[in-house]
Amino acid sequence: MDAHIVVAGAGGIGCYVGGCLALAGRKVTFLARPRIGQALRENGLRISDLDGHDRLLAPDAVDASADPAVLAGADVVLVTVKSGATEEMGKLVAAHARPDAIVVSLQNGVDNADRIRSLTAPRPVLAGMVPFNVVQSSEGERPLRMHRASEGTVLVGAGVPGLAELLSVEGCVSAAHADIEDVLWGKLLFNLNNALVALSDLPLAAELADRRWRLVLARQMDEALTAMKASGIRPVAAAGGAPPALLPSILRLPDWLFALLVRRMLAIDGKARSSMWDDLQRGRPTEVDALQGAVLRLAKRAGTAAPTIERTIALVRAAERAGSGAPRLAPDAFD
Ligand SMILES: NC(=O)C1=CN([C@@H]2O[C@H](COP(=O)(O)OP(=O)(O)OC[C@H]3O[C@@H](n4cnc5c(N)ncnc54)[C@H](OP(=O)(O)O)[C@@H]3O)[C@@H](O)[C@H]2O)C=CC1
Ligand SMILES: CC(C)(CO)C(=O)C(=O)O
Repeated sequence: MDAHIVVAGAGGIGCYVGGCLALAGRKVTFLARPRIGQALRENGLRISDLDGHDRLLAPDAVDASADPAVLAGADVVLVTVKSGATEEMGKLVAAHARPDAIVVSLQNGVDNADRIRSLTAPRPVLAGMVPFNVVQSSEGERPLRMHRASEGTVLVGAGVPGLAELLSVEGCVSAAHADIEDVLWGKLLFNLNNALVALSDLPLAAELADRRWRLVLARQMDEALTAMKASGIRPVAAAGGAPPALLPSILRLPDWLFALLVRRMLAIDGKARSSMWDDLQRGRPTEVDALQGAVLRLAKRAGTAAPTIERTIALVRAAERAGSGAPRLAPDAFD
């Protein structure tokens, strides 16, 4: 358990996962932008969650740098950049990390691990899946705070003995999964909602409580499930554990019944939104191409229809171009 873990891209997920690992005594280095690295070094990192835990990784316990040369010390590299930065980070890993370093993509989307692998061979590259939402502290808040606002077990591809154990600590439970590709497709179904949270500007729990938004999500999921089925992809249940094929019907339930089911299946606190909401609010490019875009490409190849997915992409692109944050659309923007 003395492996050196480098978090490659310390933002919401990188700081939360890396923070939990460091608090558990793992040797962690954060490869971070100068602004984040400086805040971590000066004030430490606050790690909290929906169960009320709130811990501080003290400044002198943080190892953070903006220099990619820190990748040279890694036994394990956790790639936690947005999908648009995968290529840049893959090249840095290839340039600096040892040839035997194990690389794990903890990103959403279905092809980030493949993209990293193509740049970093011969290093073993595994895909991973983070099921929970991390809410980052507001601008200027010190210490930086990363709050886990929903639940779930991080899953990583099987094949490296001891890796899941290394990554499984208090606040961030991890396990190996033999069919990680199917897990990623299962997670993608949930990530189709990232755009709806971002476009509505609603917290995740409030957005899911509104059947009109759930109907839009159900339409996207129907289109994605049809394309997956036609392509021979069998998505594995992600958050909440409901079989993927049932998700659209569950979403179409009346509000009261849905609320009852969700309370049993999913714990989400009022702060949770989506990583795409973070991007729109910060004027950053979103991951819509890695999420809805992946479904659209699959649908085109399979010859299936995906009009709601296409509409979602157009609305997110328009919001990116407008650059004024989450546009507060109503569900009828999809009519
Ligand atoms: N946030 C969440 O709740 C969840 C996110 N995910 C997934 O996890 C992945 C990461 O998301 P998230 O943590 O939200 O993203 P963030 O944008 O918060 O974090 C990524 C960080 O990496 C930094 N970065 C990019 N390139 C470099 C570089 N070359 N050197 C150092 N730092 C770099 C970014 O800086 P800069 O922005 O300046 O480029 C940013 O600070 C995504 O694929 C997302 O979909 C999965 C589950 C939940
Ligand atoms: C946890 C979830 C599904 C949405 O909150 C997510 O993956 C994200 O925010 O990117």
